[in-house]
Amino acid sequence: MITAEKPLQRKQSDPQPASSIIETRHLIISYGPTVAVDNVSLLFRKNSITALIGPSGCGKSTFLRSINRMNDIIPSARYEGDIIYEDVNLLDKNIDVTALRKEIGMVFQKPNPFAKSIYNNIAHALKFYNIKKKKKLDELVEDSLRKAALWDEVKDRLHDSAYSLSGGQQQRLCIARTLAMKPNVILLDEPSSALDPIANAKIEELIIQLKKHYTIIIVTHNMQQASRISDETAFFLNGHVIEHGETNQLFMNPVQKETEAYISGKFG
Ligand SMILES: Nc1ncnc2c1ncn2[C@@H]1O[C@H](COP(=O)(O)OP(=O)(O)OP(=O)(O)O)[C@@H](O)[C@H]1O
Repeated sequence: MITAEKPLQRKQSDPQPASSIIETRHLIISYGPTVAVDNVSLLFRKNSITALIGPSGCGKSTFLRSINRMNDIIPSARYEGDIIYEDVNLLDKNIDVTALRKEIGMVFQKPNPFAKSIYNNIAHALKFYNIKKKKKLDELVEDSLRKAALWDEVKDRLHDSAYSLSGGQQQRLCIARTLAMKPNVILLDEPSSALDPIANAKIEELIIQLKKHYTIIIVTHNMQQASRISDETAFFLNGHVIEHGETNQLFMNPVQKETEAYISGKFG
């Protein structure tokens, strides 16, 4: 059982450029004989939003999930190369993955609130920090819900079931739960693809707000979404990164012919 706050052990690796928070170096991820991510070196800047785009099966989710070691739960998954986060190699076998997942939080495609009240979805996360006093819990629950732009909609029904919320509200609750863990980085795996356009717009607005305090990496199939919200985009194809750069540049003036073909809808 995980009980106490345990900071991620800092064992220095080669230093990263000052503006970056995460860097993958020659990252290869395989599932048995299938190479899902093939020699990917990417750098993620602090307080930026990076979109990962590409056709189905090109390795985007595998790459994203490797950053907080979610692939560890798949027995056939193997890593080579490095993932450097604030000068720590996250692939080091001594990494405490629980501590890591507090600093690098993740929100999934399908909202997955706990079968608890709205309040307890957040309070449960805070227990990992051994916060038990009601006043402090109340304060932090409110703070997380405000940061996730949900407070005004739920402040009068905090003890209702999380399942009584709409899909978009549930997803913002999941974001609030992630924020309660005080992360530095938030990984979003198609966070609004299951939502209607209005709920999607709220999530996009929220993601842009969150960039002030967090670094965000988002997998999206929606190229309009990538171009609306991201600062940088990486285009994946067959496990490789074909092109990575500023979003405007990549969409308006792609360098590689495969990128051009993908963003103009010729495949995928
Ligand atoms: N648990 C797994 N076991 C074995 N192979 C897997 C597993 N998860 C993914 N793969 C394979 O790894 C490759 C990359 O899959 P991944 O889900 O990362 O791609 P993706 O770009 O995120 O796709 P999508 O956009 O459809 O979600 C695919 O060939 C896929 O079949």
